[in-house]
Amino acid sequence: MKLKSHIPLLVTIVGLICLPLFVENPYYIHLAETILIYTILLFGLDIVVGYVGQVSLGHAGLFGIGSYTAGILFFHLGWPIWATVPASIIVTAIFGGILALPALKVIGPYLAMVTLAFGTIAQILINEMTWLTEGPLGIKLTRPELMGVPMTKAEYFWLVAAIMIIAMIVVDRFVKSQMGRAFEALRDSPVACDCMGVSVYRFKVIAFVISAGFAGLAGSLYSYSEQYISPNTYNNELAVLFLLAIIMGGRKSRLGAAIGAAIIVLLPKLLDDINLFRIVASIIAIVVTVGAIMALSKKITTPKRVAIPVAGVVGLAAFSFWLNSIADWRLSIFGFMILLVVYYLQNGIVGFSKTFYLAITGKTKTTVGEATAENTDSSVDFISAVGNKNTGAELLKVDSVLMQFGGLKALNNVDLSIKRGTIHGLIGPNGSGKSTMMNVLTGIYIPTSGNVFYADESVVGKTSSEIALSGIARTFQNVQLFGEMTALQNILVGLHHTFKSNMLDIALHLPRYLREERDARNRAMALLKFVGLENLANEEARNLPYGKQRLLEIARALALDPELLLLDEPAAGLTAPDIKELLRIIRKIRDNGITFILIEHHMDVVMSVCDTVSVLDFGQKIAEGKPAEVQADEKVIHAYLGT
Ligand SMILES: Nc1ncnc2c1ncn2[C@@H]1O[C@H](COP(=O)(O)OP(=O)(O)OP(=O)(O)O)[C@@H](O)[C@H]1O
Repeated sequence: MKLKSHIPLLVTIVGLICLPLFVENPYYIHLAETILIYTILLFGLDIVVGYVGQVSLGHAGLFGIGSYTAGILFFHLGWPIWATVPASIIVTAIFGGILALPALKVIGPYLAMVTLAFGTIAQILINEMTWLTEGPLGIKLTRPELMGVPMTKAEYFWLVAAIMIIAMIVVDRFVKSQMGRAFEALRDSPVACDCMGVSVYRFKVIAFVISAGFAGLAGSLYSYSEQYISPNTYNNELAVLFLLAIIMGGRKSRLGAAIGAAIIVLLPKLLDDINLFRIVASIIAIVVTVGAIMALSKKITTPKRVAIPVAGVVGLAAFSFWLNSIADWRLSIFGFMILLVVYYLQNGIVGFSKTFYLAITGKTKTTVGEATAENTDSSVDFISAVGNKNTGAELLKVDSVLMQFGGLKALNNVDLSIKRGTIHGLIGPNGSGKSTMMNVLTGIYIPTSGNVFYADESVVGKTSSEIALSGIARTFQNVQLFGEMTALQNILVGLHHTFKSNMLDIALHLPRYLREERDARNRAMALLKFVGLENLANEEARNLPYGKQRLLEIARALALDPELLLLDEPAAGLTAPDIKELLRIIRKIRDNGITFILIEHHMDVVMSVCDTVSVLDFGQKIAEGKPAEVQADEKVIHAYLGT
């Protein structure tokens, strides 16, 4: 099993070693080398685009900064490659940190524009700072030396190949570690990510810095590969091509990055030679047509869905034989091919091929290395029992909290006192301010006035992730799971705080990281078992039924080791048996000493588990007491029934 999973890597290594031995034409070796260099850059770009879900058009600029750092250090100071490459990585990573700043403020098209502006500024500066960069004249480099002699083309290719393989292993380890999970979590739900103690701010910056580090590495290798660098290489067109490469190859995939790199390097060359283009267009037409026939025979698609792509590629192949010269059509064909891929293969070539393979073979998706119900260590304590110490003492105090949105007082001088080890219900009609209270308690809103003390310390002004780490976990009224991640990975994000390992531990798979990962997985599986989801561990959260998603959110919140658990309408949308199971789970958690604040519209749930109930109406607390007392209160009846 282990050997099988390493076969693609071994084949890649052997292929790369053999290439210069069998291909003598230096032009082809150079093309392959460029693909490897772009692949390294795309590994990094994929972290930002695929994992963190941000658009970056600034990576051509970062690539240029990497190239020019190496070029300048070589040209002005005569530094050797073993010094210029690390320097390029560091300098570019610093610029990556600068590029991350707008990403903390804006998203989507705005971020695309800001990053594009970054790339343009980088290119202009390189062009204008002639005293340092030689301006439009560019900088000439020689290939690095090996034992005093400049490397041959093949030797430099092997060096680039070795670095690409190391980069691939390192990136793969990063994205499969707690760090990669944090990246994905902030893409799927930034608010839940912060409330799991994983700071969105911090991890966005880390993602951009790492990504830029890879761009710097690629840029420095590129400068030696080309032996000449000039500012016009690092233009906006290249930035768009890099982004397209990720989209076409497939997000969140090392193979996707390599395929994307190959496409953007080879496609323009392919469109230079009409005969080569005819052959490739014919092969693509045959592959797509055969694939469509197979899919139709297995009834996994409809003739309507495959008609346009099949007609498109067959038409393109026929068109290539009609053409005498390709020169005038290059850009149109390039655009048409990109359009087909981006429109019909939204998960990229790798994503599409995986889905197609699974559909044709009828296999289900398996995730290598994921834990299963069978290999769980059932002795693991999934809840760090707080114990029943100090039961009845005050754990949380809400002191005259006012939360104003413009003229609306969503909370109007509300006081609450939550006792340790109890379940405190918070009820009230729609719009009475319950969720606003949850958001104030978890740092999503800063109250207009008043204070909140948790374990005698004010939480006002603390970030959501700081509050989460101090022991307050929550679920959300509108479930906020990390949809593209599996149930197990969702819990592992909650267990992020248990990891102390750093990037070096992760990259080298040092014992500290391996131990932490193993322990976290065991604990995550035990938590899943506790809420009855152990058999759905490897299912993507977005595919779970609604009731199970709510249970998964509770398990994820428990992973934080909270002392106080805030549940926002946990029974909403659950069936009667699910509600029964939920009540059992809540009582069991309470028995471990965890305190609850429970917002709920299901009165039978509130009545059966709550020790105390506070009632809000139009942002004001109108009643408080034991469930039966509150139920009989005139003001409460009036608030609910309006009579
Ligand atoms: N970010 C915001 N900006 C403006 N108004 C808001 C904001 N958040 C909440 N409100 C308003 O504050 C009031 C209280 O809303 P809140 O969501 O806290 O009520 P709720 O008791 O949780 O209601 P429900 O039971 O329907 O969830 C509502 O009038 C709501 O429109």
